[in-house]
Amino acid sequence: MAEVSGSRHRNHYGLNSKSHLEDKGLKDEENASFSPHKQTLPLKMAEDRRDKLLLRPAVENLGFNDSPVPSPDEGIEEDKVVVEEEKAKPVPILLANLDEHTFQLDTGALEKILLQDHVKDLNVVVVSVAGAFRKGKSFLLDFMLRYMYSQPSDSWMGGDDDPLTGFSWRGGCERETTGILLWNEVFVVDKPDGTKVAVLLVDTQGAFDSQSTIKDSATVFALSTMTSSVQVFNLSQNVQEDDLQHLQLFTEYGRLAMEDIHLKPFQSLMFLIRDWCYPYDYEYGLEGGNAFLDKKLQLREKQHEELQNVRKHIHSCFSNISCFLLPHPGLKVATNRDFDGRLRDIQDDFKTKLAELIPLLLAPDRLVEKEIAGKKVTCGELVEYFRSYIKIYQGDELPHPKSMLLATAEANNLTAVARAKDSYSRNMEKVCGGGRPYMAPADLECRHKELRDDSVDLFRSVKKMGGEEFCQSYQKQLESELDEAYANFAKQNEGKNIFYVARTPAMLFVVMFVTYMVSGITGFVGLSTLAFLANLVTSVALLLLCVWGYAKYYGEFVEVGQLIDQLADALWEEVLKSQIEHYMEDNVRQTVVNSIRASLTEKGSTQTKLKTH
Ligand SMILES: Nc1nc2c(ncn2[C@@H]2O[C@H](COP(=O)(O)OP(=O)(O)OP(=O)(O)O)[C@@H](O)[C@H]2O)c(=O)[nH]1
Ligand SMILES: [Mg+2]
Repeated sequence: MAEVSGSRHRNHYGLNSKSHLEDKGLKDEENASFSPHKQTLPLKMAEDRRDKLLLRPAVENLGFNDSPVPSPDEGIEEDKVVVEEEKAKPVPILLANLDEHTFQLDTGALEKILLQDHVKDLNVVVVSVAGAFRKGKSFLLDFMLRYMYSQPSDSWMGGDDDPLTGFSWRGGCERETTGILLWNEVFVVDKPDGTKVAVLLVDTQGAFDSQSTIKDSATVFALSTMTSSVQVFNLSQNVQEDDLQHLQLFTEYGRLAMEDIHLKPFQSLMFLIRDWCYPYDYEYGLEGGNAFLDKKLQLREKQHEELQNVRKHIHSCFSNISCFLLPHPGLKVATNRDFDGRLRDIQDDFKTKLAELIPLLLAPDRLVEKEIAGKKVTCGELVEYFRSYIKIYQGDELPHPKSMLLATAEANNLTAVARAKDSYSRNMEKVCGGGRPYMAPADLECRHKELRDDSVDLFRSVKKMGGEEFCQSYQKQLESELDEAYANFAKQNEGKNIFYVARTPAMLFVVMFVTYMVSGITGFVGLSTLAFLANLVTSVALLLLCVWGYAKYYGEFVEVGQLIDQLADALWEEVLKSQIEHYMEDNVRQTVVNSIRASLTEKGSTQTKLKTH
């Protein structure tokens, strides 16, 4: 798109503190009386409605709805307070916390709009515009508002000198819209089949601005796609492959959050390509756009799988996909800081095509009612859907969508980790795998260290994206996974040690032997109670031995077998081992003392002998 720059002009219904009128040095009171917000909006008549969108001279505007112009002493201030509440304006329903990158649903605001008595039971049509920031989304929505307020008039676009108002739009390179906004007036439209539907217009935060993460952009796009019946995907100049990839990412993020995944989870998607520069290839409008898109989304046999997947995904997500090519609106729109949206400054072919585009989306016979799981949704029900979808995005169950570089770097590193770990495991299997005999633990550890180093070298030698620091964290992960694998190999090796295997029966035999002896001795000296207890322990140990043997042989009651092993281990560790160690220690000490003594005695006798000589 030709660079949109320069203007700090804001043209909206008072959401921003600084309006274009202030820019031009007008006083606050003048500004107040100039704004259509200060009107009461009963909105019964189409003409009256349109007036709200067109800024008129102050006096005329205050006379909106044919009420007499209040004189200064008629207490305008008082009226303002009452009127302020009812004004038609964009209302933020999804509030973005810019620092924490979180979103909050303003349920109160949403309910106030969607649960109004006259609309809550009507089937809802939700038209949303989403896409990259600064590409004229809010600007387009303001023309939709003009259309809705002027229906069925042919001159809905307004007068040549009417500044464009409604959703907040402006020139400049900094983003304007944040979160998701609804026009707080729900339009009730009679369809040709005689049914009434409620039409909602939704403006969204632009994607890919410098303050938003991919997750932020994905959340806004996904949420608006899930809740709208028509999503206008606003693009500039062309459909690039990265546009399709982002669309794939965002819609997948939406699909994840939907409970029942249907064949086609979303309804209509319109690619709207602004500043189309190739009318000689594909002419402006819907026909040219559809022909262009068909070619773009075509699946070809020799196409790379990656390109095919993106296209298949997009086709699988939307029931209806179309494309509209819009000409450039002219340099005044794109580059003039004082451009306030008046038609006089917009090029004719843009206006002609805009006059085709808006009715395609909003004419009564073109309105697409919102359906979820094949069932039409009413305005009131939409509140619940918003609630449950946002809850999923606020929770931790969904994966975080990442930038392409980060996702690729992660995939690179994970693949390298898997390869390195696989090589380690294969080599360790050769050293001490299932078919190999028992190996001395020290030797095994030595081989582990060698193979661990080889594995880390292999990981480092693979080319990966993401840089050294990023790679380091994956190396640490690999090292800890290798150590874990080694612990398992060591355990497996230990299991092959015949003494380890025989430890439980050996322990039980020892217990049986000792208690048998005790029972014999105590019985002999007349301590029958003790003898009985010792006998009991012998029998229990024998029983445990039988159960253990059965569990090991037949592989049944595995947990019982393990329990007996643990019991035997505990007996070994707590009783026998410490006794043996104690005994060994004493023995060693004794041996050392004896050998020192012996050497001293030997030394003494040699000296005596030498002296005698
Ligand atoms: N080149 C070009 N500029 C446009 C077009 N439509 C609107 N603009 C200009 O684009 C600028 C941005 O318009 P906005 O409607 O605020 O853009 P946005 O996409 O809502 O921007 P964010 O809210 O920041 O995401 C304004 O200066 C418009 O005059 C278009 O079709 N082509
Ligand atoms: Mg905007």
